[in-house]
Amino acid sequence: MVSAAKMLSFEEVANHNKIKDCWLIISGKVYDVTPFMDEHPGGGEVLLSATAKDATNDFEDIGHSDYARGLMEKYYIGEIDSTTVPDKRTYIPPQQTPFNPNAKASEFLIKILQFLVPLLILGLAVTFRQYTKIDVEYTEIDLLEFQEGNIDGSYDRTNNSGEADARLASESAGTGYYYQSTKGGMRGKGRLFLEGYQALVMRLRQHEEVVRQEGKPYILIQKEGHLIVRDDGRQEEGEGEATGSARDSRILVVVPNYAMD
Ligand code: HEM
Repeated sequence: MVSAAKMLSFEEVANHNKIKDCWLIISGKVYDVTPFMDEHPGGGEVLLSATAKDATNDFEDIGHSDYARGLMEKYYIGEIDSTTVPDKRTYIPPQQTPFNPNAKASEFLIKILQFLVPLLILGLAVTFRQYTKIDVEYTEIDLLEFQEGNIDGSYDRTNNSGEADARLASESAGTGYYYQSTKGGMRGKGRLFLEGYQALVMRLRQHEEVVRQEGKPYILIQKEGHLIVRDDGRQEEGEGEATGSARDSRILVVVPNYAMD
């Protein structure tokens, strides 16, 4: 005859949760596995971690052998009062944010701003660069001075035709700096070598004050990092040059990579 099983409450069983005092609940039965802690092939810590809860699933998940199940009887001490076992925690899905058209709109606005703000900054930077980079001054420098005097033999008059040479800037690499100059209505172009270039820059610096003299006004333009010297067109008056290429032909000197103070 089997004696009536001792009914134990969950709270009471849950209190036995130490290495030296360890009770387990498996399949509605309660086991005092304290003497088995050191012998358990899975280790005592594992058993301890299964206390104060229904350890049925943990036990079954391991796939214990019949031998293990037989061993359990040795440690059986009673039945668990199932009404005292707290419900298993049920999975509560994260709360969905309710559909909100306004939130969508602001999300869209943020995306637009994320796109527009860098563009705006870029635009501002470019505009700022354009405004600060181009610097126009007038000077009374006569470029012919450098052509005939300071440059010595380096002047090489190659073209008297007055042709436009819009490629001046691109050709201005290497040691020479291409330029065009006018004298008495005749146009010539050549190279301004290093000494000539340096002398020119020094003269340009001396002429920070704007001085306009009839017949010798030049415009200094700093553009794309290059210094461009143009006549301001007054000399051209009466020469009948009104085409686009005539405008280019007013470029007298291109000094590449020039840093204006
Ligand atoms: C009275 C209760 C228990 C007894 C008598 C027991 C007995 C055993 C025995 C005899 C083995 C050797 C393998 C086998 O024969 O199946 C074993 C292994 C193991 N047990 Fe238990 N066990 C009990 C409870 C638990 C519980 C509740 C857990 C989990 C929380 C657990 C976890 C393990 C693990 C991890 C192994 C090792 C499996 C391996 O290394 O292959 N045991 N147990």
